[in-house]
Amino acid sequence: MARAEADVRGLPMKSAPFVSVAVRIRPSLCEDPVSLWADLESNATRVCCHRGYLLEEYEFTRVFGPDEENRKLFEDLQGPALTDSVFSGVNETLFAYGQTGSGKTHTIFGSASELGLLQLFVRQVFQGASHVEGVSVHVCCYEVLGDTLTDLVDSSSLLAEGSLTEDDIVYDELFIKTQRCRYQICHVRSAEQCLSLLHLARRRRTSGVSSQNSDSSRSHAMVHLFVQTPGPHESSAIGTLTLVDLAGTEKEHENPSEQGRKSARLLNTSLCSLNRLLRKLQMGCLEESERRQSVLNKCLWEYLRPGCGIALIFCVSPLLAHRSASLSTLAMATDSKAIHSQRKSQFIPVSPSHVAEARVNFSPSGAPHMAQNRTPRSSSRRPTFGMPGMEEEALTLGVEDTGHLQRKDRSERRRYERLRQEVERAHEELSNDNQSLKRECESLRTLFVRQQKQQIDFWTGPFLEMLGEQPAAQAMAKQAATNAREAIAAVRRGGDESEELISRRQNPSVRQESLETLRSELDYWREMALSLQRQLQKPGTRSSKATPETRSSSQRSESGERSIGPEGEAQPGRSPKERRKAARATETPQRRAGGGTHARSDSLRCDSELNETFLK
Ligand SMILES: Nc1ncnc2c1ncn2[C@@H]1O[C@H](COP(=O)(O)OP(=O)(O)OP(=O)(O)O)[C@@H](O)[C@H]1O
Repeated sequence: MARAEADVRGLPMKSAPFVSVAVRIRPSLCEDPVSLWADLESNATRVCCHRGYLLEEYEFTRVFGPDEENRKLFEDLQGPALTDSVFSGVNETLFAYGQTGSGKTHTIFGSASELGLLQLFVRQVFQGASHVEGVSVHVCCYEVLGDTLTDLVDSSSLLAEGSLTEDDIVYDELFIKTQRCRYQICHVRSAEQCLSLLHLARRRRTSGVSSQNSDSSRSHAMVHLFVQTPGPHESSAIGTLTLVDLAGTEKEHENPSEQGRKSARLLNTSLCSLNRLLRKLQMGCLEESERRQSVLNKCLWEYLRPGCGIALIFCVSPLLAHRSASLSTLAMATDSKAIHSQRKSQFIPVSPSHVAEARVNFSPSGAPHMAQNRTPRSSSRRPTFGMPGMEEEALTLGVEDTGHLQRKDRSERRRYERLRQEVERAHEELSNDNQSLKRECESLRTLFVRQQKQQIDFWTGPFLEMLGEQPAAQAMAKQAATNAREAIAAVRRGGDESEELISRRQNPSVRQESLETLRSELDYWREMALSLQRQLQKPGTRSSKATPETRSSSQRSESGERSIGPEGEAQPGRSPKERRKAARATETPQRRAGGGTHARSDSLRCDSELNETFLK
């Protein structure tokens, strides 16, 4: 712990010779042929793989063979050094990654006969805490499946037996879509207490059957151990040790049950987004946007972002039958060697009285010093300490920063985050609005064109022949058909203009203008559709091409019945003059201003006049 004590003096550990990528080969557990083995002569850094006639070799910082136990992993992955790093305020994250049945859960949680890395780390943390005064440890454990986060900690039995009090539990929450997911963070005072909570949590984890594992984990499980260590200059170092047991990759169709296939789909989707995040980390271009890609990313972001230490354990099966899955895991492991952790210590300012109080109250044996709820969150006055889903970059401020600057920085970040969320929401609303307006305009435009085509057919078809020797009427009919054609052309031009307008909408200054135009165009087309519908129902459409509806309407009109309007209301027969007046009253502002839709309105007016002439 000498190192931890040195580090809490405020010197950030920039880098340490930790293992960043290790490969673990599971025991074969059957007589089936194998295609993969660890080349233990090569200083345990190489994996050999048969690929047909080829023998391939992969090199990693450390390769663990089937006979090596979890304790060996803990030692060779420098578990004690990683724990020291957490005490100095660094976020250290350890992943188990691999196909289903490859031994991830065995590595992290252990088995009945063997302790897992989790137990070994917890013991190491509490051993470290017993050497440094004023350390407090909090733990939480939850699982992620698709868009759901479930708290796995069940503190009821510990509360009932009195080893945990209500004050020892704080809640953190994460908003996922519209859902609020809450999980407990418990202040634990001994390794036994912590492990008992985690043991119960493991039992509550969702499990099922996969193609390779009869007791397969059907969720991603995460355990965070928050370690707060009093530091110099009225500060506290806050480091988090995160252990992640990812669900195994599996081909969806290979899962034997319907439920299993469904969960495999969800798990593969979240693993894909995590893979993308890891790829960005490998390329050194991790962007904030990756955080929003899945709930898994959201939960892990705080523990993977620059400044955190990342160690990946890739678990593979040696069997020939699993060769292709193992090779793809090895490929991912090879690429992950490019991830370089630039570890950064995190400090939070605390008042001197606070530190003194924490020191006086500290009692590794579990004395009730939590009456004032001194959790990392409350003591630091940071309501979202180290929790996923919240902006926590401010945590990385150096100890030399003044309290004033830190406060200003935090409030600026909060303001920025609020603004960003508002802009995102407004943008989403606008695009939804625009999409639906666009769709509605498009369908009305199509309807108008169809109706104009019907008009053309009507004026140029047998009706023209019916007119016989009436040159004036024939000329009017031809004019009506020409107007309808022009109207169609104008509509098509109008459509192109709208498209152009929509693309220009990216510019905020024209966004409002284009919305207004779209809305007035929508009103206009709605009106057009109604007016055309009315016209088609008028008695003037007594042609051979009239639809059954229009025929029955005209027949009713001839027999002196009242016509039915488009809205289904009964409309007493109006004189042509009255109808023209009504049409003028409903003119859109665009039409009144004589805009690009003039040809369409002229065409309609001409058609209705023509109808009336013939009716007379
Ligand atoms: N190194 C090992 N030593 C002994 N047994 C192991 C080892 N690795 C895996 N096993 C055994 O193999 C079986 C499957 O392992 P485990 O459940 O850990 O796989 P997994 O990768 O977590 O699978 P899934 O992704 O389906 O949850 C278990 O019975 C486990 O005990």
